[in-house]
Parts: sequence; structure tokens; C-alpha cells
Amino acid sequence: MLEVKELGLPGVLEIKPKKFGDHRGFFSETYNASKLLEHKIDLTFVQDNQSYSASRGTVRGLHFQIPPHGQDKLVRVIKGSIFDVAVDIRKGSPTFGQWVGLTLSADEWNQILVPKGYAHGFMTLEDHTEVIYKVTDYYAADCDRSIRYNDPAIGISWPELGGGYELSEKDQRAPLLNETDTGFSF
Ligand SMILES: Cc1cn([C@H]2C[C@H](O)[C@@H](COP(=O)(O)OP(=O)(O)O[C@H]3O[C@H](C)C(=O)[C@H](O)[C@H]3O)O2)c(=O)[nH]c1=O
Repeated sequence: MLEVKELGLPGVLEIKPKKFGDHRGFFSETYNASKLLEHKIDLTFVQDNQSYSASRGTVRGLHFQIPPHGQDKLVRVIKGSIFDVAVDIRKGSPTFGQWVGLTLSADEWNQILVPKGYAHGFMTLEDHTEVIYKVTDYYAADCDRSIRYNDPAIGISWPELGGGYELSEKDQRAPLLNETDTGFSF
């Protein structure tokens, strides 16, 4: 049984698989193509990624791959928690530059589906947070793009954690959305 909820931008969904708990612990089908298909989610994932962030307040993103290597992403947290964000980067879209965000956590056991045509990023809310995600195309370094996480034109309300944020060099110097040809059109 799969709970699927729209998050307010086309195709961006919260997905929550069932967790079977007993005295030993729990079991969960974290990915089941046929159950996703029942919710008209017909995607073929080809690569699994995992990232570990040591510190609370680590920001990864906003990232996306331009066509022809755009990636749909199914993201979940197996340790800790993150504030996860998707931004519509499809030129001509009525919701271009708009964002949705939600907290993903190992406790909540929820996932987010971020379709291609959206930039993706997250901020960790706890130390030692581990994120796992499935993608529908292989990593293509020459198609890898970034947009500044705090671009005022997007205006993401990142959680105030009372300290600085931890970012990669690449993310610190990422261009603004209006400086970026995202390659996606509505
Ligand atoms: C994404 C990726 C990266 N790499 C190599 C390239 C770099 O040498 C190293 C770290 O890459 P990066 O700094 O881009 O990793 P993150 O900042 O965690 O980026 C990811 O996090 C945000 C939230 C995303 O949505 C993307 O999936 C992805 O860009 O791993 C690979 O070898 N394969 C890959 O698929």
C-alpha cells in the first residue's frame, strides 16, 4: 500500500511506502514499480545514489541535468532528516521559478518524486544525515547544472538553523536562475 500526495507543483509528489513493524524492527518495500504504476507513475530508474552529510545545515543543490540527460529523482532519507526542495525550471511554465518543499526523514519514512524539468536540492536538519535516491538517467557531468540555493527570484524559505550553512565550492558559486539556460521548456 502506497500513500501518494501532490505537493502543489505538477508531478512533484510525496510518496509514503508502508512500514511493517514487529518486535524485531521493520520491513518496507521502499520501491515497487507496479505500485507506482497504480498511481500512474511510470518511470524506469537506472542508478541509485547515496549521500552522507556530517553536519546539520549542509545544503546540496539546486541541481539538475539538462537534456538529453534530464533525471527524474525519487528521494528518501535513511538517517536523520532534510528539508527537500523542487523548483520548476521549465521555460514558459505557468509555475516557472516556483518551488515546493517538505521535510523528509527516516522517522516519517516519506519520499519525494522530483520530475525532470525541476531543480532539486536539500538542507540537512540533523548531523549524520544519509539520503538515498533513484534517478532515471545516468550521471552526465557535462549536463550537470546548478542554480544558487538562495536565489532571491526563487525565494526558498530554507529553515533557519541558527548557524552558517555548509556548501560545496560549486554550490557557493552557482548562477542565478535568470543567468541559466535550463534547457527545459513547458
Ligand atoms: C550526482 C553525481 C555526482 N558524482 C560525483 C561528481 C563529484 O565528483 C562527486 C560529488 O558530486 P556533487 O558535489 O554534485 O554531489 P551533490 O552535491 O550531493 O549533488 C547531488 O545532490 C543534489 C541534491 C542532487 O539532486 C543531485 O542528484 C546531485 O547533484 O560525485 C557522480 O559520480 N555521480 C553522480 O550521479
